[in-house]
Amino acid sequence: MAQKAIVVGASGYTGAELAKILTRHPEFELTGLYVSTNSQDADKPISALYPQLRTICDLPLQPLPEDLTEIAQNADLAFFGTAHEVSHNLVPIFLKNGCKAFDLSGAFRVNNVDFYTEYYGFTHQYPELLEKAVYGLAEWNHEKIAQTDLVAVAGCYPTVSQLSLKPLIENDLLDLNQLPVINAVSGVSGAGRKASLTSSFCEVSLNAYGVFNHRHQPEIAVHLGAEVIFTPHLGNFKRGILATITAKLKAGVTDEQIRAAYRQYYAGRPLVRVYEQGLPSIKAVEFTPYCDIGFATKNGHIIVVGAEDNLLKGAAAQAVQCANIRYGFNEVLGLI
Ligand SMILES: NC(=O)C1=CN([C@@H]2O[C@H](COP(=O)(O)OP(=O)(O)OC[C@H]3O[C@@H](n4cnc5c(N)ncnc54)[C@H](OP(=O)(O)O)[C@@H]3O)[C@@H](O)[C@H]2O)C=CC1
Ligand SMILES: CC(=O)N[C@@H](CCC(=O)OP(=O)(O)O)C(=O)O
Repeated sequence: MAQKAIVVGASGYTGAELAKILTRHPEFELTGLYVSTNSQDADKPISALYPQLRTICDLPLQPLPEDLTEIAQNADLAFFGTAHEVSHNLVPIFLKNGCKAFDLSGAFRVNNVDFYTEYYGFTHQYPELLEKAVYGLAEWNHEKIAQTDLVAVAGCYPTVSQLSLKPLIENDLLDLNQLPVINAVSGVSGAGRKASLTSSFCEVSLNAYGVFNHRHQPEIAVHLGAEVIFTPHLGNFKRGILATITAKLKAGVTDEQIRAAYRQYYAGRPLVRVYEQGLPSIKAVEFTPYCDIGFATKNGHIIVVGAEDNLLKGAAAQAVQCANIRYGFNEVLGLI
């Protein structure tokens, strides 16, 4: 029998991607799409907002009622494409009612309440859930994801950054006395659907932001187990992230050792594609669930280039990948 899945925050960019994936998923049955109680989109079919979904998914965007018990008890699993603080408030209620939670926000990614005060601007009320939550970087936390009821899906920049760097760090190939430098450019959908001046058409060009204080720097450092310098950029395109990462290699490390490290970790992981030659671009990954990785070396340094679709491998597709792992399905089910 199919598992009943719902999406909370379904009118947003990641929510709509989840709706699309889950509609076609052979083992999850999409039984409900939800928005906030007073949403201006309440009761509209999702296809009224996303015309590509016409006839594919015309389910209504239902406003969440005050009492969530019935919704939570009737679903086997819930995906949260909601803002961090909204997820922080909703996820515990669903878990309490026996519903597995796959949260796309940052609300449960780092097991440190002070991190939330400093970087997210709210006081975290659930240290016991931070303890239990499993970080949803699917290729790296397979075994733990398979056993948890709360997956904190990795952030968009952290996914591509860590997938690119982790094999090198795990195999001790980098000289970490020189911090790896991650420069990443994101499409505007990374900022979500709600209009804002910074994401409006005439304002967007190409600029760095969050310099030395973006919340993804500590998220990356904690889960990578190594400090990094991380600078995000906003680019004038809709979707995708390209991360260009510069690091120092340990003395004597060869290209073959680097290739072997990537092979060792990703050979059986179909959603990470490591290039034998050349470097990835956003064009190679947009509208796909893949993270593509390529590298070049010179004079003891490596430049790794990672690319992903922020809404898919950076969010919705990775969330479904984690749910597939949780239920013991093939991790790419419904994704490729
Ligand atoms: N965009 C991206 O590339 C990525 C986003 N994420 C994370 O995923 C989450 C969603 O992002 P994104 O899809 O971009 O966000 P959007 O702003 O596009 O969508 C947010 C959704 O949440 C709904 N919502 C707002 N308040 C509530 C509430 N109180 N209860 C229920 N639903 C509510 C909104 O609808 P309404 O206001 O009408 O109720 C909307 O459907 C965020 O935490 C984000 O950080 C993670 C990785 C990548
Ligand atoms: C372009 C842009 O604004 N991107 C967002 C990151 C995307 C996101 O939603 O962050 P999580 O992956 O942590 O959920 C930002 O920098 O805040």
